[in-house]
Amino acid sequence: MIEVNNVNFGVKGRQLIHNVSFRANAGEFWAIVGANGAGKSTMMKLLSREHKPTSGSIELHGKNLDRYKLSELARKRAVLAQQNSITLAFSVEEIVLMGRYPFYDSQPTDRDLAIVDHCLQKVGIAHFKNRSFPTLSGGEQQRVQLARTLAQIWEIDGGLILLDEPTTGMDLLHQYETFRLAREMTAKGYGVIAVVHDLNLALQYADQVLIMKDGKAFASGIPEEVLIPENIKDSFGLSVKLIQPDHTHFPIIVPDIGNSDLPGYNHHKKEHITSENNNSL
Ligand SMILES: Nc1ncnc2c1ncn2[C@@H]1O[C@H](COP(=O)(O)OP(=O)(O)OP(=O)(O)O)[C@@H](O)[C@H]1O
Repeated sequence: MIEVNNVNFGVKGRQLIHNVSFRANAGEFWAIVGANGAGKSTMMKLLSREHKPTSGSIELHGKNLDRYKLSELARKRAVLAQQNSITLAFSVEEIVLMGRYPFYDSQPTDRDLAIVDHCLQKVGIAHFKNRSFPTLSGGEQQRVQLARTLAQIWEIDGGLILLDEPTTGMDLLHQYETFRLAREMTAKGYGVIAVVHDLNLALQYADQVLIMKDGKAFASGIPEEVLIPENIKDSFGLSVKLIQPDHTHFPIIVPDIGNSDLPGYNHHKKEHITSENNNSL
């Protein structure tokens, strides 16, 4: 579906992405993880063609991204970007309808409107259809943006969905709902690539994980082999443990609270902080 070959990218003499290669296939859910500043969003901007590689290539369905007309690309891949600040008083329906712009000229068809309704239902926000978008909470706005992204790619065979931190601002239930939805899309043959901060969601839902570190592909492969304590320690600087609760199929990644690289997490330290706080009152 999308193939990244030895991609480098830099701005103003600073190289942000170093020689990254990977291939995401139709029906796969890729999670890109890594510490702040590791290059995840920059990688997403390269995948969506917002940025152009300094060297190397990115091919979508065997064709270099450069060679797509923008209108053609808009019908092959949809992007949920990290920053989506809209302050104009568009209604929720109007925002999601923006996802259908590549498909109609002046007026949306009944089909476009039906897809908008369907996608609003998919993210559980159909009841807000006529609300003014800026009046929604942060998590609600994010779900509307997710619906817009889905509406753009709905009914596209082999469509690619690029999600940069899709669960920002969402409560726990909707984080899980979003990942379940991503899996539902991959089951239909879409490719999904998402920047994910929650390593447990990546572990439970992704088919493949790419850990980025300092603009490089630090490790990639199936979650169980990639999201191991050694890799997490090396890429995030945090000691973790994997624990397997009873009756679960998945281990859970938890900070190694007994480890000294987590200041303030042991009981002694907690008591210390609490008493300091009390003193300052
Ligand atoms: N236009 C730019 N000019 C200069 N530096 C940039 C530019 N865009 C990104 N960077 C730098 O590139 C690095 C990677 O940024 P990027 O946004 O890709 O990180 P990220 O992994 O998505 O981080 P986060 O988890 O904090 O969102 C950072 O150090 C950032 O400051």
